Amino acid sequence: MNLTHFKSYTKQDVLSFVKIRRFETKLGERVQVLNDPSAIVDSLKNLTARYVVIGIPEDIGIQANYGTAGTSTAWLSFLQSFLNIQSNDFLEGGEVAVIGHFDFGDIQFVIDKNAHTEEEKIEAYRHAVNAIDEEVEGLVKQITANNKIPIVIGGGHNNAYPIIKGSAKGLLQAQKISLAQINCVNLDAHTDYRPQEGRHSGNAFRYAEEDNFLQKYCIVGIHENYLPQNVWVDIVNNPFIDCITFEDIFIHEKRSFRQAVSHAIEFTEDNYAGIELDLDSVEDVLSSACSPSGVSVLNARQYVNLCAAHVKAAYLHICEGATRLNNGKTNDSTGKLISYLVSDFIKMHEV
Ligand SMILES: N=CN[C@@H](CCC(=O)O)C(=O)O
Repeated sequence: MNLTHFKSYTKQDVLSFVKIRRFETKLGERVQVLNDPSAIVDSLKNLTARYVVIGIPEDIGIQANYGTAGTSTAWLSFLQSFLNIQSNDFLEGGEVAVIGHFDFGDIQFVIDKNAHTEEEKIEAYRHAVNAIDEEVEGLVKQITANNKIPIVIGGGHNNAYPIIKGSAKGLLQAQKISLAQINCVNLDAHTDYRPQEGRHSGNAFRYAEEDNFLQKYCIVGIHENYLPQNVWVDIVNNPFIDCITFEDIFIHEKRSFRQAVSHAIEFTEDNYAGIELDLDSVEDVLSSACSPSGVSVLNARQYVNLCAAHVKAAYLHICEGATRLNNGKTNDSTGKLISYLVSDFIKMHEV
């Protein structure tokens, strides 16, 4: 397995994020790490933790989709918040392993240095996403094959493809499914079902479906304004894909947000399902496609809670968030929001 770009954490690495206080215990003091960071596969087997958190701080997939870079900034901000959550009866921390992150900075550097025109850059980024896919898929496969649930913090939504593929293969290896295929629920302003024109953040679910790793897919909260007509026609004609638009929930009030999420859960209940949350669906959260109109932070937490309680979870993937975009926009709170969402998931899934 090629994990050239994966940086494993030691306990010391994790503790460097923790603000230690007398008489208190923080999550970072309780979470597990790999016992031998140089032997990732064997160490994964030795983990007793049920949830394995990994970071993919990259924005190559977003740039390959003509988007604004910056999603590589969410991971450290998330760690800072997550590892300083109080360890208590609500969430102790020992059930979680924080094992490390991918660093694809060398690939970004080579592209920035050698590709000059917009066209050359797009082609190089799309090519690079294949390399990211391979490494992410390999690690996710190992995690799920060892009966653990990956919690993946992106990064662009391009990573849904290798996470779906890796989970499907890992769950097959663990004999939990008889075919390497899973379902997905996704809270997102976009379908990310654009055509197969080279890999990027806008077509992960198309590639996953065409390669037969994605069986059923339901998107909650897509914005009519950002739904290409060709994608809409494909979705309407595909019985394995369903969606509920943001407008149908919040403008036309055809069903409540809770009913929409419940529908997505029921649509995908016949198999393990990946739980996807693109932060560009949440109003005013900093992301490559941030929007003044979207679901509330409370809705996002309710979505994660409902999915954690009722979905046969293959994984949780929270992506597209940023604390600093290349256009200069900043927001410090994105990591804290992701931290709430991850802790919500673990607490409700544990029950
Ligand atoms: N993952 C996001 N996908 C969106 C990107 C939109 C944007 O960056 O503006 C899409 O392809 O439509």
